[in-house]
Amino acid sequence: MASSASKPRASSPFRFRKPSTSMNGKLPGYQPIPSSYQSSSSQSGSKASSYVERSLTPSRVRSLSQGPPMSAQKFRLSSGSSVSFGSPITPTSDRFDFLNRAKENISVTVRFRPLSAREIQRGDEVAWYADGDTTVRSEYHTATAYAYDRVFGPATTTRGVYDVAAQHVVGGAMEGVNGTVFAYGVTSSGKTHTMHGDQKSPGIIPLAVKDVFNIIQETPSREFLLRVSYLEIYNEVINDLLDPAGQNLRVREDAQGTYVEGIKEEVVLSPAHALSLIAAGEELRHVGSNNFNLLSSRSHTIFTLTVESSARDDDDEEVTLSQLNLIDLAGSESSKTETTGLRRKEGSYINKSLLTLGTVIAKLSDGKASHIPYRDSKLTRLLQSSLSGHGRISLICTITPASSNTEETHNTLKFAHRAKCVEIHAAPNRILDEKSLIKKYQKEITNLKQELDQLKRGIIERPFLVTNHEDLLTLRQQLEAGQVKLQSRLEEEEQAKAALMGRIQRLTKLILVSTKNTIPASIPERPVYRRRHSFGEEELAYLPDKRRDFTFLDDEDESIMVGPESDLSASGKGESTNGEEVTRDEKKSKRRSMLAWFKLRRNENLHASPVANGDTESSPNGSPAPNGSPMVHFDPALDYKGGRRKSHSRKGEELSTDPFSEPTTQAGELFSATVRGRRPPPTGTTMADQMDLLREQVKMLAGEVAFCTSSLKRLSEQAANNPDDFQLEAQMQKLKEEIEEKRRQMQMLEERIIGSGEATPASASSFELSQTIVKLTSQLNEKAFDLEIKTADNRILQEQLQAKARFLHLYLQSFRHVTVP
Ligand SMILES: Nc1ncnc2c1ncn2[C@@H]1O[C@H](COP(=O)(O)OP(=O)(O)OP(=O)(O)O)[C@@H](O)[C@H]1O
Repeated sequence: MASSASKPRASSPFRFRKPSTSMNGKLPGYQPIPSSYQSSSSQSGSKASSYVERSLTPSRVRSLSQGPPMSAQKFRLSSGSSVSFGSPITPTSDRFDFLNRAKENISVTVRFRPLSAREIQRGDEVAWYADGDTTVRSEYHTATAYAYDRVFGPATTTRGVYDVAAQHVVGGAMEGVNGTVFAYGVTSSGKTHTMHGDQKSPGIIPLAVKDVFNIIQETPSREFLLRVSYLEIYNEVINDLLDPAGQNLRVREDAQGTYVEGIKEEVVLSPAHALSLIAAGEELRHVGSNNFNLLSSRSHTIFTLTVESSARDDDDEEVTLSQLNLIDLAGSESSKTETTGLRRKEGSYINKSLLTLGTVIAKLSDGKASHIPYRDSKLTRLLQSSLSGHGRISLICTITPASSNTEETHNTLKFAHRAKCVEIHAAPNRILDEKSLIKKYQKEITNLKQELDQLKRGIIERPFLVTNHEDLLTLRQQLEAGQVKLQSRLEEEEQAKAALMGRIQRLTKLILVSTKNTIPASIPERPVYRRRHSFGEEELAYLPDKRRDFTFLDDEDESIMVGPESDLSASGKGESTNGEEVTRDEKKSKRRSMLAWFKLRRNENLHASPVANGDTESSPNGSPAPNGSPMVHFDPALDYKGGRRKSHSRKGEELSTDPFSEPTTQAGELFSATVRGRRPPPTGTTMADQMDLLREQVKMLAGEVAFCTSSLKRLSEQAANNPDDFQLEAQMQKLKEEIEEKRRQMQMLEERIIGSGEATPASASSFELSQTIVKLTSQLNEKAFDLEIKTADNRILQEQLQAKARFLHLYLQSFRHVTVP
């Protein structure tokens, strides 16, 4: 914990020229976000354009005595002709054409957070405020103002921010355009709140993940393959957050740009699956407390979603591949942060990399610099391809209005203003077949299907030819000598067939397709205003009580909540010896809020929800998903006819017939099956996935139990000092019940795992043993899958041999009665 002693003021991480140029009565840097990017819920197109006009009326645009200098050619006012975004997407326009010619500037938005209780207590006043939708103005120097694509006041929800600042980037990524969304701001300004959020207000990352699956569902003409990676840059070292063994990874470069060597990528099948990976990664992220933020991020994190897609009805169409980077930067720290030791070291790394980011942005916005120092930090090196203009970028600057942060906020505003001038060219990437994982899988599936057909028909391409009696004699001897062997080979052949089927199913289900089974002749337009993402009221109501709130602010209802630890840092209590422990628990709780979607549903909900028929060619699979989750169907029963993929979409049809049916995923089915006592179907390969997902739930529940237990411990300590505090008593009771319930759920899931055939000694009922088994089995499954892939080619050869043997057997049988002279 930082000491409260005052320290000499460190120089700001950002150095900008003193603003001096008058902008002739215009606000600098204004550029409207096209109306097509505004969500129906937050902005109607007409409202957006009137807001553009409104923002330009002379009475609203006040002369600036101070404004950052900017080159004339880069300066864009909001006149219609200077808007460089593409034309609005309409249901009849060609989206890919739109993307081809798009040329944009970085989208820059500013988000205010409310004054915190601590700031209010300290006597802070509002130093900066949102003056309308696009302007940030200084309270003390009203002539000092900056204009951005959008300014979000403290009452704006993260959902509102997402709709304006991130949705178009996510939509672009689904169409092959690289995208990057990052939150930037000083420590405690609300970056993590914006990017990750909590269960009451999900952040940009969970909303984006949800939206991605919505888009898949709404794009029946294409099929998708999604992979995720998650890394942190801590003290200029890159660590893999999906793989604890992946430490100090190196950045490499190839023709496509920079990449992290050896980073783990996971194919994801559902929003819950992706969010569980983030949640697991968050457990590994470095966090700590400083005197501004109990839960300060000590590292930059980059969550990357790689999206591959190809047309379902056109095998020859190129595959598009794009990356969506969702970045939660660590906050810049000033001398006020008053850190010592480790925190100071971390802070200096954070400031240095943010300084490099600032320099890179400044040089890019200048447009004339011959050298851009991307290599000066890991962050800019990894973002090189995005920052150099190959993709869409949205920068969300988070700021506090507090007067004690006036200078830091001003620096953030100037940084944001410069970023506004960087031009980008958002064009979709198209990749060659050989580089595409989706094509590789598709081809492999087709080949395997053909092999399977051959096996089924007992036909081989090059039959033996018997030309003379000697051959016949040899063959007959072989038959007699190998009767037994052949018999066992035939049995093996059956097993090979089953394995082949399993592999086909496994590969097929990695490819995500919409459950909408009609594939129109032409690529349909996604409606401009997509269905609004919702995590479902029931689902949120179902979540456990909000964590003990040490946060005083709530952006959904603007209520001010002061929790028991809210004054921790202000009062100095935060420097207690267990400060770090408290911090970690709270941070975990905060991060874990994303696991909301993994929560077990109430039994009654489960029984009320329709369960799709699992009697398809393979078993249902997946992880529990919330109400309102997009129902992307990883249809294992996809069939190939003449090399084409046809979806039976049986589940989709069933669900569509019931207007009240709760959207479900295979995950939902699995969980339904679990609580109803139905065993997962006995297909080895899909079973492994089901087990993985069950294990994930157990792990998360275990984490939650641990968290609740530590909260309970702290409450008990408090209760010991305040024996008359009935509220504490009630909270403790509630926690106990919660722990009890979670244990019950864990036990139920463990029983299912064990009951599903994963060997475990009957006596091994203890939690620790189950956990170990779960972990080992998970590793075993991963290895088995790797091995399966590696040996696939060998298996195909082996199967060909077996087919030949079978043919030989049949062929010789037809000569049984021929007498050899
Ligand atoms: N828009 C907002 N509405 C309500 N509360 C907010 C908002 N933004 C941030 N907060 C609260 O302010 C506190 C600090 O936010 P957060 O941890 O997101 O800051 P940060 O910028 O990520 O800090 P750091 O760089 O130190 O990690 C948290 O308690 C958070 O819940």
